[in-house]
Amino acid sequence: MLNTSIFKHHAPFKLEAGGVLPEVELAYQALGQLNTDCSNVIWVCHAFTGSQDVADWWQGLVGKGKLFDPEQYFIICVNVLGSHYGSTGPLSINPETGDPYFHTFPTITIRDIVNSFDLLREHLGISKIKTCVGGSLGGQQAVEWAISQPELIENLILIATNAQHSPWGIAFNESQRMSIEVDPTWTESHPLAGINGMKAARATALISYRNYETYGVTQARREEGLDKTYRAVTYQRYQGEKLAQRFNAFSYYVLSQVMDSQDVGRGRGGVINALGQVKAKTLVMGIKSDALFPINEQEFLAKHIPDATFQALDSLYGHDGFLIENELITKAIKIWQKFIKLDVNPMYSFFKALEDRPRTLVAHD
Ligand SMILES: CC(=O)SCCNC(=O)CCNC(=O)[C@H](O)C(C)(C)COP(=O)(O)OP(=O)(O)OC[C@H]1O[C@@H](n2cnc3c(N)ncnc32)[C@H](O)[C@@H]1OP(=O)(O)O
Ligand SMILES: N[C@@H](CCO)C(=O)O
Repeated sequence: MLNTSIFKHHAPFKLEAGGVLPEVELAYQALGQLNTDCSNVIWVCHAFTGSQDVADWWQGLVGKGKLFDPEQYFIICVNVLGSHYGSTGPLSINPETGDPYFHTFPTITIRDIVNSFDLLREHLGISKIKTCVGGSLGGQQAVEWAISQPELIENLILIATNAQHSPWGIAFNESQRMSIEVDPTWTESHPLAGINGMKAARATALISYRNYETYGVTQARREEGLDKTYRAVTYQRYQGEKLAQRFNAFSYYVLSQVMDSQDVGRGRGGVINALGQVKAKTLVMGIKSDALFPINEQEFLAKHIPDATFQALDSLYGHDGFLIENELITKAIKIWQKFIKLDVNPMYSFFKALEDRPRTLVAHD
């Protein structure tokens, strides 16, 4: 991937669940220039199958003339441990055996990912983060970091995420892991092991990333015959194939367990107590049609993070709206930024107008 740097930590890295990675590598991209007083750092945390290439997957928000403009900010995004895009993960070589980890990759958690970010942060000499932002699994990392290091992050933006992963979310993830496990190749020590199972897992996941209405609009039935090639059929299959072109089943399996591990209250006297430790000025956004991280999870975050602002977003796209509704997200953040500059805590009603905009419908042929 272009513009990617690799940070190498050649020392054992202790994991929350008790394991150890003998060494850690993190693939990251940094855009723009770091200010001398370190006041312009935007740290973006990516989601489940995302990557460090934030200017690609969030091009509506990151880039020249966009909300997060590299001419103004030093924007950094790190491929998470366990992922597929260059950081230490199941396909990496275990230096102790000389072979890829594959199934022996140790259990990692959101906290391990955040701890690994911190190694890189120190290496780069970043003493403070102006804004830490993330959606979904990325938001899980951002809120964890704001709790574990309350003085580090000035502004926190959480989108379509939670403080503790729900039984519903864990059940979705387990169902997807079961799809991988029933692939007969899954037991093999090979980069493509379980890849067909992962295709089925992705298709299932898509249902949770979107919803009934999304499919009704984007995959509306046009067929009158009985040849079984409904648009929703080919869409599900295509999405599985599309992911298989860029990801692996080991990372999928490991990162789904990372998502399940989210519980900011673990060892901190509970979730509410933990959220109360956040010192960053916080904007929490939820998508009303999100079936996977329902909006009540973001309302909960906003309720228990001191002085947080909450914004509900209207989107056709459900959970995936955090990757698609760039215009709406930009607008909400800009309004919030104006208020925090004035040191005013904006009320929900200030944002009401944003919800009334017409929906953008995308029909695929
Ligand atoms: C190296 C890298 O790629 S880094 C990783 C980039 N990805 C990420 O960061 C992960 C987060 N991103 C995502 O999850 C997704 O990209 C999203 C949510 C932002 C957008 O999802 P998409 O799959 O692009 O959108 P959508 O659901 O509308 O599907 C569009 C695709 O399905 C195809 N499609 C739509 N309907 C059908 C159908 N009925 N039958 C078959 N194919 C269909 C379209 O032709 C299109 O194909 P294309 O992606 O090859 O152009
Ligand atoms: N579409 C997102 C969903 C998880 O938030 C991804 O693949 O990362």
